[in-house]
Amino acid sequence: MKIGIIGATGWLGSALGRRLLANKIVQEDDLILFNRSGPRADYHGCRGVIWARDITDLARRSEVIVVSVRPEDWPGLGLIAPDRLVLSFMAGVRIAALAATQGRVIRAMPNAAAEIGRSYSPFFAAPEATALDRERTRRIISAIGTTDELSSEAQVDVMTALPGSGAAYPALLAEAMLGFAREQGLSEDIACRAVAATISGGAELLAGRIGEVGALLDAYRAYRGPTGAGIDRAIAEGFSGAVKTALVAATKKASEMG
Ligand SMILES: NC(=O)C1=CN([C@@H]2O[C@H](COP(=O)(O)OP(=O)(O)OC[C@H]3O[C@@H](n4cnc5c(N)ncnc54)[C@H](OP(=O)(O)O)[C@@H]3O)[C@@H](O)[C@H]2O)C=CC1
Ligand SMILES: O=C(O)[C@@H]1CCC=N1
Repeated sequence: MKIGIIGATGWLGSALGRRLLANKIVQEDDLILFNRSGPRADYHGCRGVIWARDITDLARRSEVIVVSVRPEDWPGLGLIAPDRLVLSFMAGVRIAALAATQGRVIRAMPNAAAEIGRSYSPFFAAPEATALDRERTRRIISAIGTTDELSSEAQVDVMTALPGSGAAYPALLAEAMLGFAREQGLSEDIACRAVAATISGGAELLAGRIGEVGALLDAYRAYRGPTGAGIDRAIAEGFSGAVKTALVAATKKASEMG
């Protein structure tokens, strides 16, 4: 499978390229790369990858074309890729716009956890996508994590808001906790270690148990101690409503972009 990555040196494109090679999902000379700033002599330690001369050269050489540029850079790309699978990572750029490539279009929504192979990257396939296109999409995404096929393009907007946000919402929570820790006079090192334990340690505890968070919160409340007092005060102050409002706004933004 000859895979082209437009945006191969970006946050997601670089993670995908590195993990496709590391997991031997693609041989070096079957990976065709293109970016804005020009070829790299060494791409994640590999020197046998192909750097396309231009986007037409990439399209000609590739069977699957991953589009991993920012949405604002999409209009200027001029990608024409008949008889190819065009696999878009772009937030907000709709299938109707991607149809201009003359390719068979699938939209996937990865996130920055692709760096560590932990991205949940669901996809939605346009009607013309074949069974082989779906199989290839799943194989490519397997390099950066897991996936599901979605039943509507509107769900891609929801997924852009939710898993697409990567570490953003945990970072927002961590920033508030760091502010509290510093106000309590903790040194920066101890404040960071305390918040890391809370955010990262807590996240690891939740792995595989997300469906049980209600029971877990009730278990903390049952102690009638500081944690129960804290989470109930957060809810009383509108924490849950604020999170839902944020995700509604992000979904709306995704739906209005392209
Ligand atoms: N980052 C994330 O967590 C998520 C990103 N996405 C989506 O994925 C896409 C990529 O995001 P991200 O990787 O963060 O973006 P980056 O800005 O990190 O990377 C963008 C890439 O596009 C390349 N590029 C820009 N313009 C052109 C052009 N005209 N021709 C060829 N290459 C070009 C850049 O080249 P160069 O390196 O030379 O500058 C770079 O490699 C976006 O559409 C984004 O919405 C979706 C969900 C999460
Ligand atoms: O713009 C976004 O919301 C997504 C997440 C980070 C990059 N793209």
